[in-house]
Amino acid sequence: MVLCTLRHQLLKSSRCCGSTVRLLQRKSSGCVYSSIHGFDKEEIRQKLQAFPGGSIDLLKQDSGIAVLTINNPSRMNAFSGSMMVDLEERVTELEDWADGKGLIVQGAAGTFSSGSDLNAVRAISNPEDGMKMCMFMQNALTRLLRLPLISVALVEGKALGGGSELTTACDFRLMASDSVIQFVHKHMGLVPGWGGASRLVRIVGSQAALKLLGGAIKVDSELGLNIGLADDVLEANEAAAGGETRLQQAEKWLSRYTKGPAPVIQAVKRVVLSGRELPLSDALRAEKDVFGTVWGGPANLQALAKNSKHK
Ligand SMILES: CCCC(=O)SCCNC(=O)CCNC(=O)[C@H](O)C(C)(C)COP(=O)(O)OP(=O)(O)OC[C@H]1O[C@@H](n2cnc3c(N)ncnc32)[C@H](O)[C@@H]1OP(=O)(O)O
Repeated sequence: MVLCTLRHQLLKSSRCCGSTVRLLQRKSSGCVYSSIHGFDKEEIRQKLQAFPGGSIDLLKQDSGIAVLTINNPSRMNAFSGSMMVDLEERVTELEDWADGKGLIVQGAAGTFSSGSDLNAVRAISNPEDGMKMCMFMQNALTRLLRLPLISVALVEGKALGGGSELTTACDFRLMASDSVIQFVHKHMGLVPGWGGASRLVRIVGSQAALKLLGGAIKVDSELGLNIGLADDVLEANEAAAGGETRLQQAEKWLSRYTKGPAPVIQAVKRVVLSGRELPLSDALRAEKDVFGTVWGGPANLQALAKNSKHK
């Protein structure tokens, strides 16, 4: 059901103006779960709001790169219930960002996130509420990954549990040389529930995923690079990075891939997204449709005009 919804929405995208494409992208980017799965978004939002604390802050920059910060430093950026609701609202804002090209997800105070707030976990530890929280977070993180923006998780300090799962909901992971990603779920008598296992298998392969989950292995930046979980390592400190903060290093890294008009960069993400998620024939048709949104568009015509001068 979800796959054909995504396919149907992506295939329709070519005959639409930009804003409709974004709307379809929002619909298509979405939800893994809906009412047919017994998922009542408003009901779980209310439940989650009962666990306040921290925030998810969003800074959209003129460069077209946004910075999303997990901000709960007194609890090692653990996700309270209200932060889960915040996250979904920030993703909705990003789905509507016409000038967006890239996204950096980071934690406040030099650490990424220690996962779900254990106080909230204790309070909703019955299986029914737990699965509703999972469906809410899987929807939010799937939409995050499907944003028409090139996304990077900037991992400093520790990314544990749900925090490690959040890193897999970005296209790339940049690890500070002294940081750790650890799927600690086994120690909690759990397995990932925010979609982290499904995405991890696609990033590192099933054998490595089995080791990381079964062994609750601490992935440092060296191991992360070796297994493909990390896409690059950031300098340990500003001195080593010529005075650049880690966020500046991450923005410099990401800007290599976001130079150009927003519609073109968004189309790049869309064609890779359909190649990553759809069966080949559908992916080819989706690619043709996305191609139709940029062929003869302003950036294409401008490039043609520039080239004609060289003759
Ligand atoms: C589907 C998702 C499932 C999940 O994510 S389940 C949660 C998985 N996460 C964890 O088990 C990590 C729990 N936290 C830890 O192991 C440690 O706090 C951690 C992150 C290694 C940091 O250790 P330390 O540097 O020694 O710092 P600390 O333990 O004193 O923590 C400082 C304050 O932060 C709090 N904190 C850290 N992680 C939390 C969490 N997940 N939920 C709620 N509170 C959390 C911790 O209780 C402490 O607070 P306080 O200063 O004692 O009031």
